[in-house]
Amino acid sequence: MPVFAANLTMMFNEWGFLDRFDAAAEAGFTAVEFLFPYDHPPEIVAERLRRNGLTQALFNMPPGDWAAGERGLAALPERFAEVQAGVAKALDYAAATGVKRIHIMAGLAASDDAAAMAAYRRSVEHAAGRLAEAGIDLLLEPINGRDMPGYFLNDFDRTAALIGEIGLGNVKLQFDIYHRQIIHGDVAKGLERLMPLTGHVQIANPPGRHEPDDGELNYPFLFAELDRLGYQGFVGCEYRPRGATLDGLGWIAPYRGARS
Ligand SMILES: O=C(O)C(=O)[C@@H](O)CO
Ligand SMILES: [Mg+2]
Repeated sequence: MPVFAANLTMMFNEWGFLDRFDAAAEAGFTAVEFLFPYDHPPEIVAERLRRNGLTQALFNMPPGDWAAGERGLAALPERFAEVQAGVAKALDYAAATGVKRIHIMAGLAASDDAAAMAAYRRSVEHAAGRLAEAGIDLLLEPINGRDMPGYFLNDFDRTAALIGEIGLGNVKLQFDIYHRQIIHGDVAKGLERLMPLTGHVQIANPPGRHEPDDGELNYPFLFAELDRLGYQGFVGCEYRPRGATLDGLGWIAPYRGARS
């Protein structure tokens, strides 16, 4: 049975960020993820987790100036010092929250730019080394170019090849099924083939990026596939509710009772 983590960046937006932890726990979630915790001190985030008995499944490294359109720094050659500082900051939040996986965003750069690739590998190797000392996995996520035009990491096979070339045991694939369907399709076979590299799974149903119960993908089938493939990690619910978050949670009822 999948273990679902509520994505507090997209879900429970009826509440302020810190109150989303309480709302997710009240709705029955035992784990949460979000893009960034950095607007709030680590101990405040940790307290929200603790008082609700929630596990922090995932968050992202600082992405640069998000409001100005930056989408990560890892592939930007001139930003390595900020990557290093971001890794240190993320580790402070990891120590407070107990998170065991952190996503590093690549940034906007041409995917065939050799300098960007060299910078990306340098950033990933640096971050992976620092995270390994804390027993944390570093996640790489291909993102579709319709939602994030110009994003450097936009292909699952190229990401898998890179993870193989880097060859560090704590560098893993963030398999976002929504992005996979938009970029390549062939979701079930992709999951099967890439499962050995996969450290985190996220869901939403295209085309609207809404709840998994309506759209072009058959999620009950894919959840059964995750079980069949022996996936033991979290499934992040990274979707935009069609309406009120709680009104859209009917899809989760058959999966309650395991660990979520
Ligand atoms: O957009 C996604 O998909 C994510 O998982 C984010 O962490 C990156 O924006
Ligand atoms: Mg995602």
